[in-house]
Amino acid sequence: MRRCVAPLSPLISSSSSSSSFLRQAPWRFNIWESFTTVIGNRVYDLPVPEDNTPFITFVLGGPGSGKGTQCEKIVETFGFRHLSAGDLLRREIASKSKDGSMILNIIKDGKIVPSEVTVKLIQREMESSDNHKFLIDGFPRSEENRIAFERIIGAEPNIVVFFDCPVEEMVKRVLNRNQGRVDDNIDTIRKRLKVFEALSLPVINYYSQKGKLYTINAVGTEDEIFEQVRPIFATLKVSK
Ligand SMILES: Nc1ncnc2c1ncn2[C@@H]1O[C@H](COP(=O)(O)OP(=O)(O)OP(=O)(O)O)[C@@H](O)[C@H]1O
Ligand SMILES: O=c1ccn([C@@H]2O[C@H](COP(=O)(O)O)[C@@H](O)[C@H]2O)c(=O)[nH]1
Ligand SMILES: [Mg+2]
Repeated sequence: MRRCVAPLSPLISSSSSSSSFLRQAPWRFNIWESFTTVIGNRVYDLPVPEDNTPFITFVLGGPGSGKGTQCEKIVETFGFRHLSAGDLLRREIASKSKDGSMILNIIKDGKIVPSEVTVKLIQREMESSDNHKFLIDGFPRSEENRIAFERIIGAEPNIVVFFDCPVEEMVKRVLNRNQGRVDDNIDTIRKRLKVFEALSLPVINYYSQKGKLYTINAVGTEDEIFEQVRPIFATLKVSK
């Protein structure tokens, strides 16, 4: 069935905010319809759930590869809910929660926060969201993260988008970011790059082998890169 609807938000909000969708088996997440949606004067095909089953996109890439920047564009254009794992962890630090100082030390050191901590933060956001189309940015960062997500959330990503960026470009972007992040310094960047290569690349390879990976060449202007990203979301149709 195809429908023409605008604006975007009513498509994805729902009257029921049951959290039970997170406990459904992954193979039940393929119940989607394609709707045609008008945004401004453009028409896009969007994946729209028949019910409240989630559509999960993992957004991966090295430090400074542009994940957060492109997620903002996907949100604007396709109405996803953006969950940046790093932002959720930084919020824990800012709120001085019981895990705050442990998280701060790990982030300063460029290492990975224990999976249970990060997955619980993601779970809380997913369960309280009326929007069930998720961009999970910067997670999973290791095979252990990935397995913990599958165990605790009971779901796998529908797709995985990987921003493939040369190291020199990532370093340049992070050093110019100027957002006061404790990990945006050359020593921590070096550590993050090592962790990315050793622990995150295996996750990317895993999803490549499962046929879920979309690789984006992350060099170019933000708009040029988004023109590679757009068709992934514009043409997504998951059959019943
Ligand atoms: N295509 C681009 N060209 C130049 N600079 C960019 C581009 N995309 C993003 N940037 C800039 O690079 C910096 C890093 O981008 P962003 O924060 O989106 O990366 P990230 O992958 O989320 O990084 P991290 O993993 O460290 O959170 C930001 O200052 C952003 O404005
Ligand atoms: O799943 C995650 C996500 C992030 N971290 C830690 O936070 C920093 C910053 O993350 P960004 O995605 O770059 O904002 C990262 O280097 C890790 O130390 C994490 O442990 N687990
Ligand atoms: Mg980011």
